[in-house]
Amino acid sequence: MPARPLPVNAIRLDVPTLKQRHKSNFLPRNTYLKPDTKTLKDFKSFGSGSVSLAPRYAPGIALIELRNAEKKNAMSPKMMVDLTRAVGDLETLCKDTEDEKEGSDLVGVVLCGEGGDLCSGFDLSSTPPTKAFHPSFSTQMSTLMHQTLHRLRRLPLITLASISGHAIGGGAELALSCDYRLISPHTRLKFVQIGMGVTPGWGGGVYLQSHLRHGKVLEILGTGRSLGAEELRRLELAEVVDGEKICVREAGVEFLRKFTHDAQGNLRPAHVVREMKRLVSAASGVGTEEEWEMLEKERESFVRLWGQWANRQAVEKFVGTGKGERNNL
Ligand SMILES: CC[C@H](C(=O)O)C(=O)SCCNC(=O)CCNC(=O)[C@H](O)C(C)(C)COP(=O)(O)OP(=O)(O)OC[C@H]1O[C@@H](n2cnc3c(N)ncnc32)[C@H](O)[C@@H]1OP(=O)(O)O
Repeated sequence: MPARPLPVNAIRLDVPTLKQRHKSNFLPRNTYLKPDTKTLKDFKSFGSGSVSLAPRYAPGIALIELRNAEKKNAMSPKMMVDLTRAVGDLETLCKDTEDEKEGSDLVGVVLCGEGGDLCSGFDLSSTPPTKAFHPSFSTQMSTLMHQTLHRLRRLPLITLASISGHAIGGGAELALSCDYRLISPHTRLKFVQIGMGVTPGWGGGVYLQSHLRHGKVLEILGTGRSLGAEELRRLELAEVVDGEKICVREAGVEFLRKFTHDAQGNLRPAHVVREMKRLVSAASGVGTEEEWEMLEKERESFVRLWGQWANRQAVEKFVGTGKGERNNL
């Protein structure tokens, strides 16, 4: 007996939409990006795993690592809170000082996952169905991930997802939120959302559109098919590092070295590189308010579908199914 459809607008978070924000001149800029404290408190108690930040992993480069390897770095609500904190710490570290010599030397950040897989999406076994399918949960999760990834894209840092294995569902959305993707010949990206009975909820629908033409985006999201290394390279969605299994951390640092050091091997002035990132992002619409408005539309679709019959059936099938049946990548 299919589950009773849930009321779609049962609970709405009071995250002011852009229109509301523009109407009120009293809200400071980017209030819409401030995470809801109730969500942060709530989400901390769901799931395992962690997200670590090494702010100076290499000269001028920070490292964000997803750690839930036994679940292919699936992202629990707890890990979403960790990621939000890590992005907040990087925002603080990037604040430019009056004296440019005093400012941070940060230029780039590598996003990777323990063991090489970046992320296999939302951790489907992290949250009890009564919570995961509660009408407020999809709004909370999508709003928090939209805010966090939008803030990641607004950082004046060059961001790179370094992947040696899978980036599936929300994991593919994480990968597309970065400026660059560095992959191995074995990497697979797969927007499985259609097979989960939903549309993207972490930004992937918007980010993919910023790289590819309409028809290709529709085909990739509409079929949920796997994208291998050769096609990702051909679509200019990723750079491929040859080699059986890349060390995602070191390969990421090596890739970003052209931004941290000049051809003679001297450190570039970090505040100039950060300004360059700000300029290019503003010109290409990355992290802009227009992009946020598109994320709001993505969230409306996602919330409408999450917890409905097709989604519940897909999640219950995944959680209850033996390994072999589901890995049809
Ligand atoms: C906005 C949310 C977004 C959406 O709605 O679409 C989502 O992200 S929903 C989640 C979408 N993700 C998936 O459907 C990916 C599911 N996982 C796989 O397809 C495979 O695990 C794969 C390809 C990532 C790796 O396959 P492989 O054969 O190498 O490993 P296993 O399948 O045996 O997985 C090992 C172990 O990890 C557990 N696992 C993997 N992914 C998840 C996940 N997303 N949530 C929870 N657990 C996950 C898997 O169950 C295995 O655990 P075990 O206890 O050993 O059975």
